[in-house]
Amino acid sequence: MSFNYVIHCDLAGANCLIVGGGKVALRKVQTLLETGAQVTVVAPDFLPDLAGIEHERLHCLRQPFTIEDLANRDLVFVATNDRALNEEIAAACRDRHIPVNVADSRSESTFIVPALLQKEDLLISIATNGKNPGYSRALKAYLNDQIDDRFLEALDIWCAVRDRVKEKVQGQTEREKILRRLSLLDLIKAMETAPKEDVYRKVIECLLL
Ligand SMILES: C[C@@]1(CC(=O)O)c2cc3[nH]c(cc4nc(cc5[nH]c(cc(n2)[C@H]1CCC(=O)O)[C@@](C)(CC(=O)O)[C@@H]5CCC(=O)O)C(CC(=O)O)=C4CCC(=O)O)c(CCC(=O)O)c3CC(=O)O
Ligand SMILES: NC(=O)C1=CN([C@@H]2O[C@H](COP(=O)(O)OP(=O)(O)OC[C@H]3O[C@@H](n4cnc5c(N)ncnc54)[C@H](O)[C@@H]3O)[C@@H](O)[C@H]2O)C=CC1
Repeated sequence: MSFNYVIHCDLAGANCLIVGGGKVALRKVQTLLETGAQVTVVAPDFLPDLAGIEHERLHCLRQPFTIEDLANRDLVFVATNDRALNEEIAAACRDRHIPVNVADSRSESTFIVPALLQKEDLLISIATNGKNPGYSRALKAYLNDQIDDRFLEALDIWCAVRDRVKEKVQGQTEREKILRRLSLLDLIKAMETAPKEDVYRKVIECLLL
């Protein structure tokens, strides 16, 4: 089993279900609410920290899971402390072609959640194929220190250059050839001695745009 195809989804308005109201559910609720998804949690008992969240897109059902809870869901997260129940819900989701994440079983999941390092539009997702989330978290903390503001400024310059190339150069192959000449490390080095605007102008000059 290999979770080796990564996509970055826009979950705004998506209908997500979390089964279970414990520590894992709390973690998933926090990250899902940030995406703009509608989040329903179903469980007989909720952690106080979870029960205490008031949010217009969060809907808590204090009752045991029933199969009707799967109706119209776009994504399901299974996180009860009942192994047999988790397995049963996962199978029901797969039957209905609903993507499902199972907190205590990689093999029953159709997707896993990576650690996400997000800085503005720069998104770096880290996973260990489900083997060690603590390692993913540690690598995220390490990269968080390495990826400083220069990388975001380099992204700004690269986007501005790309817009300019799209405007000035005809033909996809020609545009690609020019953009391939950009070097991330050179941009970052150039920004050590010159302001962003100057670096942009220099790049445009070098690329004869
Ligand atoms: C397979 C996967 C399925 C999934 O949930 O998608 C999974 C499964 C399991 N997690 C376990 C434990 C913990 N998970 C965390 C935290 C995170 N777990 C996340 C993802 C994933 N967890 C997927 C794999 C990702 C990958 O490929 O690396 C993160 C990245 C994303 C997120 O959940 O949002 C998020 C960190 C986010 C961040 O900080 O940015 C902590 C808390 C901590 O570390 O602080 C602990 C307790 C400490 C520990 O055990 O390490 C256990 C053992 C349970 C047991 O012992 O019984 C299992 C089950 C098993 O391993 O079988
Ligand atoms: N603690 C952690 O960080 C991680 C734990 N796990 C595993 O994931 C599972 C959940 O972990 P926690 O959130 O820590 O457990 P927890 O014990 O904090 O919460 C379990 C939740 O499941 C709910 N539940 C029980 N029966 C239910 C039913 N019939 N319908 C709906 N909800 C029901 C309970 O009310 C409770 O809210 C466990 O199997 C655990 O081994 C997996 C990854 C990480």
